[in-house]
Amino acid sequence: MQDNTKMMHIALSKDQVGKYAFIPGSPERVPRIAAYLRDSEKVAQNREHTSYRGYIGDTPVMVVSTGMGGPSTAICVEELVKLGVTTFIRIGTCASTSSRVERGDIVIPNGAVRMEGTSSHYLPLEFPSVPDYYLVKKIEEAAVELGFRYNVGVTITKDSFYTQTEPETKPVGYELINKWNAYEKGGATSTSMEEALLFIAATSLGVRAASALVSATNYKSYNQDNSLSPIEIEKRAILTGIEAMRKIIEEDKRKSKE
Ligand SMILES: O=P(O)(O)O[C@H]1O[C@H](CO)[C@@H](O)[C@H]1O
Ligand SMILES: O=c1cc[nH]c(=O)[nH]1
Repeated sequence: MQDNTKMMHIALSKDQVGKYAFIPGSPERVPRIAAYLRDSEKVAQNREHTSYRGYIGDTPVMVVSTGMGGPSTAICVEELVKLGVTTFIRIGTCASTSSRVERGDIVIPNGAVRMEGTSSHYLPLEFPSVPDYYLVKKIEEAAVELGFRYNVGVTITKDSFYTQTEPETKPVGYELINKWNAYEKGGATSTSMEEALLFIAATSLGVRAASALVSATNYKSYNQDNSLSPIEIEKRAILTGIEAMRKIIEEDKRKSKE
C-alpha cells in the first residue's frame, strides 16, 4: 500500500496517521478532544468518521469518531490499524447499571459482556472481551490524579439502545429483562455500545485498547440532572483520556530507550 492511499471508510492515509488514537463515538466530540492536543487540525471527513490530528509533545495523536455501535467501530479500528495505529483509547459516554456508578463518574471497563454481534465475527463467544491491562492502569492513574470519582468494572455492550431503555415495549422483552437483571446481579456497572467489539478486535489484531467512559446517568434514572451539563460530564472523560495518553506515550518512549 502506498503511503498516500486513502482507506475506504475513514478516508485517511498512512502518511497522515501516527501510532496513537482516541476513538470517541460522536463526531461532535472529536474537535472537543482535539482542543487538548497541540497544533490540532481536521484531516479527514467521511460518513460518521471525522478525523483530527494533533500532538502530545512531539508525538502525533489521532482523534477519529467511530459512529455508534460495533460494525462502524470495527471498520474504523481495522482501517486505523492498517495505517499503523497500535494504541486506542475510546473516550465515550455510558449509562449506569449499578448504584455504585453515579452521573458524572468516570467508568473504566475491565471487561465487557458481549451482548452484541460484531465481536463474534472475530472470536467465539466463550472468549472474554477484555481491554489492555496496562492502558486500564494508566486511565485509572489519570482519574485518581484528576480527583474524579471512578469505577473499574464490567461493562455491558449492546447492539440496540432502546431495547435496553424500554425492553418491556419489545416483543422479546421477557428475555431482555431477564438478561439485564442477570448482568446487574453479576455486578456489571455500566453499559454502552462499543467496548465488547473494541476489546475483541484489538486483541485479534494485536494492538492495545481501553476505554475512558463517563456515566451520563444515575442508576435506573434517565432523568436530566441539571447540576452537571452533558458537556461538563463529557469533559471529565476527555481530561482523563488525554492525561492517560500522555502517560502512555511518555512510558513508551522511556521503554524504547532501555
Ligand atoms: O458517547 P458515545 O461515544 O457516542 O457512545 C455512547 O452513546 C451512543 C448511544 O447514545 C452509543 O454509541 C454509546 O456507546
Ligand atoms: O444512556 C446511555 C449513554 C451512553 N451510552 C448508552 O448506551 N446509554
